[in-house]
Amino acid sequence: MNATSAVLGIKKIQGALKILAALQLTAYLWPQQAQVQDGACFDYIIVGAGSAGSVIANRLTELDKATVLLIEAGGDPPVESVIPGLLPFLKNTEVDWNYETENDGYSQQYHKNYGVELTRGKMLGGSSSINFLAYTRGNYHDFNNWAKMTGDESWNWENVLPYFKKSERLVDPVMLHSSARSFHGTDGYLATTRKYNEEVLKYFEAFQEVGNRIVLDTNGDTPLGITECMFNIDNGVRQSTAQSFLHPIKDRPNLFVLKNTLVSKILFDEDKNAIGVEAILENDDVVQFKADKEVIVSAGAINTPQLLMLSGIGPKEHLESHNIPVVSDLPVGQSLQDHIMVMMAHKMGKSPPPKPVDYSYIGSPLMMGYTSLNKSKNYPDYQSINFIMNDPTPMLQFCSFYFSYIDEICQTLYDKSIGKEVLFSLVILLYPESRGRILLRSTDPKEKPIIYTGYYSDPVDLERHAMYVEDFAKIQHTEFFESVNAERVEPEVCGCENKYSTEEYWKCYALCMMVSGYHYSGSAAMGVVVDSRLNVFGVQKLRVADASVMPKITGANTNAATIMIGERAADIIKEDLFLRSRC
Ligand SMILES: Cc1cc2nc3c(=O)[nH]c(=O)nc-3n(C[C@H](O)[C@H](O)[C@H](O)COP(=O)(O)OP(=O)(O)OC[C@H]3O[C@@H](n4cnc5c(N)ncnc54)[C@H](O)[C@@H]3O)c2cc1C
Repeated sequence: MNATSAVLGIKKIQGALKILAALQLTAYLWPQQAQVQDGACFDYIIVGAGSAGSVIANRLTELDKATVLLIEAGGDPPVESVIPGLLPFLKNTEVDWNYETENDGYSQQYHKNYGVELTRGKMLGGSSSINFLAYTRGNYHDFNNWAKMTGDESWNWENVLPYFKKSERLVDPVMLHSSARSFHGTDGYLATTRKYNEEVLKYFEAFQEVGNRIVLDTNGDTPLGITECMFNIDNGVRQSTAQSFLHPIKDRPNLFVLKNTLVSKILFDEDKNAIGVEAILENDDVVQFKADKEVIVSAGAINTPQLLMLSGIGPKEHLESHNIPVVSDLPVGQSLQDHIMVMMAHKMGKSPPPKPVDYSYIGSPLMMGYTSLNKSKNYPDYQSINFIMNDPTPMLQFCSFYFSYIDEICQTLYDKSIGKEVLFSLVILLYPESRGRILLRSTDPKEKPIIYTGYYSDPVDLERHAMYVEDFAKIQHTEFFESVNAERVEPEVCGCENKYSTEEYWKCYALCMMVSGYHYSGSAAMGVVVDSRLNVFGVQKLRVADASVMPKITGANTNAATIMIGERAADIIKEDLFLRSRC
C-alpha cells in the first residue's frame, strides 16, 4: 500500500458515510432544533455545545425556572462520531472546523502544506465528539499551580477533584473494586471505562524495565506510571458531552438548542453589560437573542478568542487595525498553548494473524505512560501514548491522513515495517513554555482566524522534548524488545541520520516528527482575560468557560479538565445567582 492510496481509501469511506448521513440514523439521540424567534429572550445564552458548553447547559437547566439557549455552529454528531472505531473518518469533513496553522518556517516543516491540520469538532459535543476518547485528568501539580496562578484556592486539586467525580460514572468493574475507586465518581453523566488487552503485558514489562511503574490508574494519587488507558466509551458508544450531558436531558422544557447557527457577536449596552448575541442562522439570516442574566462563551480555545475579538474584547491595536470599536482592551488569543507530540515507531516480531477490528473500541490496544526524568518528582515530564498495531497499515493511515506528515516519511515507516507488529508511539511534551497566538484574519465571522502555534518558539522546549524522546527510546534495549529483534524505524528523510544518537540527533528528530496534540488551551486564560470566577475583565454579565481559560495547560489530555471547568462554571453561575437573589 502507498500513502496516497491509504488516504484515498479513507476518503472513499468518508464518501459512503456521507450518503449514510442522509438517513439521520442518530437523530433520535439529540435535542431537536429549537423554534425561536428573532429577538427572543432567555435567562442564559451559552455559545458552543462542546465539552464545556454541553455540561453548563445541563447543569443550568436543573434550575427549572431558568431558560437556557444553547447555540451551536454545527449540527448533530454522525454515526462515525458515535461509534468509537470510526473516529479516523471524522477528520476533514463538515463536522471538523478544518483549521490549519500558519507556516512559521521552523516547526511543522515535514507536514503537507508546512502547517498542522488542527482538527476541532463542529457539532453537538464539540471536540469531545471528534477526539480520541482518552479519559485523563491531569495531576495534583497542575491544579495546585492553577490555584497559585489565579490566587484562588478553589482551583486546587483538593477542590477540583469533587468536580471530576461529580461528572463521572465509572463503569469498569476492576476499578470499581480497587483502591482507585475513591478517586472516581459513579453517579455522574460521563461514563468512563477501559478494555483489558492481553497484548499489553509483554510491553508493560519492557516499560517497567526502563523505570516505569505499572499502575491501574493515573487519574488519582499515582500520576506516574504506565497503564491501560481509561476511555469515554460505554457499551460501544462514544461518551461525548452530547451523548452524556445533552442526550439525557434533551426534552427538558427550559432547554432550547439552536444548531447550525454561528454566533457572530456579543452585544453590550452602554454600561458594558452583555445583553445578548447576534447570530447567523443556517439560511444566512442574521438574528439577535437577548440574555436576561448572562452570556457564557464556550466556543473552544480557537473560536472563543475569535468571537471575543469580533465583539470588541481583545488587544486594542489589533482590534483597531480591523476598525472594531474596543469594549475591553485585553490580551485575548495571546497565550495559546498546546501539547506537542513526536511520533515514533518500533517494528517488533512477525505480524500476528489479523484480527477483526473491534469498532466498539478505538481499534488498537493503547498504553498510556507518564514519566518523570527526575525520579524524586511525583508528576510527569512527558506522556507517551502507545498503540500496539498488528500490522503497519493503520500507522500509514494515521501518519499520512490524520497527522498529514509528508508522504516520504509515512511511506518509509510503512515499507520498513511490512509483515511486523508495530508499537506506534507519541511522546508528548507536557509543559511547553512556548506560546502561540490567535488573530483575526478579517471581521467576517465565517473566515478562519490566523493561528500561530508558536511550537518550539522557546528553545528550551525543543531541548526538553529531545531529552524525553531519547529517554523513551531506551525501551529498544529491553529484554522483550531484544528478544523479538525490535528496531526503531528511522524515517530517513529528516536529515538527522548523520548525527545518530547525539543530542543534536534527537533535537533534529523531534523537530522533524512533531505534530499537534490537539489540546489547544489558554487563549483567554484566568488571571489574564477572565477572573477566577470566569468573568471577562472590563465588562459585566459575560463569562468564558472552556479550555481557553486554563492558565496553564494540564499535564494530560484536556477533555476531562474542560468538563470539570464546565461543572465548576455552572456551580459558580448558580452561586452568583443565589447571592444576587438574596440582595
Ligand atoms: C482530534 C482531537 C483529539 C483529542 N483527543 C483527546 C483525548 O483523547 N482525550 C482528551 O482528554 N482530550 C482530547 N482532545 C482535546 C479535547 O477534546 C478538548 O480539549 C476539549 O474538547 C475542548 O473543549 P472546549 O469546550 O474547550 O471546546 P469544544 O469541545 O471544541 O467546543 C466548542 C464548541 O463551540 C462551537 N462553536 C465554536 N464557535 C462557535 C460560534 N461562534 N457559534 C456557535 N458555536 C460555536 C464548536 O462548534 C464546538 O462545538 C482532543 C481534541 C481533538 C481535536
